[in-house]
Amino acid sequence: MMMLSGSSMEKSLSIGHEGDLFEEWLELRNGCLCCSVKDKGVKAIENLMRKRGKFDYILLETTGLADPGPIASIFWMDRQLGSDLYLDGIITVLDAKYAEKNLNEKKPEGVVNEAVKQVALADLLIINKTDLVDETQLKAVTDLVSTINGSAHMVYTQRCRIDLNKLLDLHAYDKFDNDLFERSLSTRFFDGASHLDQRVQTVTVEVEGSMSPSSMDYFIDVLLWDRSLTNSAGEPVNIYRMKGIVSMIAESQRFMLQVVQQLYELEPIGYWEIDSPRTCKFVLIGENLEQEKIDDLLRTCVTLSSEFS
Ligand SMILES: Nc1nc2c(ncn2[C@@H]2O[C@H](COP(=O)(O)OP(=O)(O)OP(=O)(O)O)[C@@H](O)[C@H]2O)c(=O)[nH]1
Repeated sequence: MMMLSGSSMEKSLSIGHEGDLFEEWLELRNGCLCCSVKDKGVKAIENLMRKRGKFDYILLETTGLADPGPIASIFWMDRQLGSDLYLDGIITVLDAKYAEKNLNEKKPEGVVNEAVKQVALADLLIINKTDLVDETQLKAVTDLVSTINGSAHMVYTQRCRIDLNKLLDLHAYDKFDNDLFERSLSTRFFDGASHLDQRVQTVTVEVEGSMSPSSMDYFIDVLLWDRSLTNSAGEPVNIYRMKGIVSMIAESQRFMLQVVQQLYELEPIGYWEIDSPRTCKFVLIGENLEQEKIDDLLRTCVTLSSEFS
């Protein structure tokens, strides 16, 4: 399953299969998928699968104003729930001509621009309508978007023509793409977006050493639940999305951390190479992130003790 944000959503859930379109009606209290789909969306799709058999892939298109965070939290389910549904990734389509205007639109105090949030949570960003802008405008959009989300893959299209293989099987929630960290690092020093809502951006951190289960709990608690970390102006950090590779003390396996909003998963993904340095590295996307603050937090959670490496 994959979510697309940026265009309109009817009040039915429509699923296409080999040319046929199947529909399941959702009871939306206020017509807004972001707050009323909880469980109903999952059940509606499961009902369809019961009636029609399994689908190879489901593309869920949300309203242009939707916040993808709560929707991703619903469809990113524990294996224990035994659902056949699996969240593959989030795709956001941007209009190259109006993206800059939409992303810079000021919202009332305390409200995050929804376009910024849709970019921040994307695993794949499609910058469409490239025929309507020149190279300079396209670069400006690219720079702006990468400041918010430095880890997403970016593709440029006209009329959204794209090889389906680039859209499907993103595995954004169960893989750590090796390029992801490097990609995010390269956008870290970009400061050309001074007029952008700077509250939302990407920060990357890497510290040599390993974490204990309790320091991992502390790291998660401070960042996701307790929200006690602030920037230097005292504004609280709010994580939208985080991915990381973690070395755990006394574990020969590498662990992958995946976070969306306040949900996280820590899963083993293969073994450390013998003699390779143990590090913990993360890409964080969210509000009020400051490099030094995240670095300091990670350093307090990591132990350099060589007996564990
Ligand atoms: N020039 C140009 N026009 C495009 C492109 N892609 C779509 N359009 C046109 O733009 C118009 C609006 O299309 P979209 O922006 O995709 O609109 P939409 O996603 O249906 O709109 P909402 O779901 O209501 O947000 C249509 O006339 C499309 O044919 C493109 O790459 N270049």
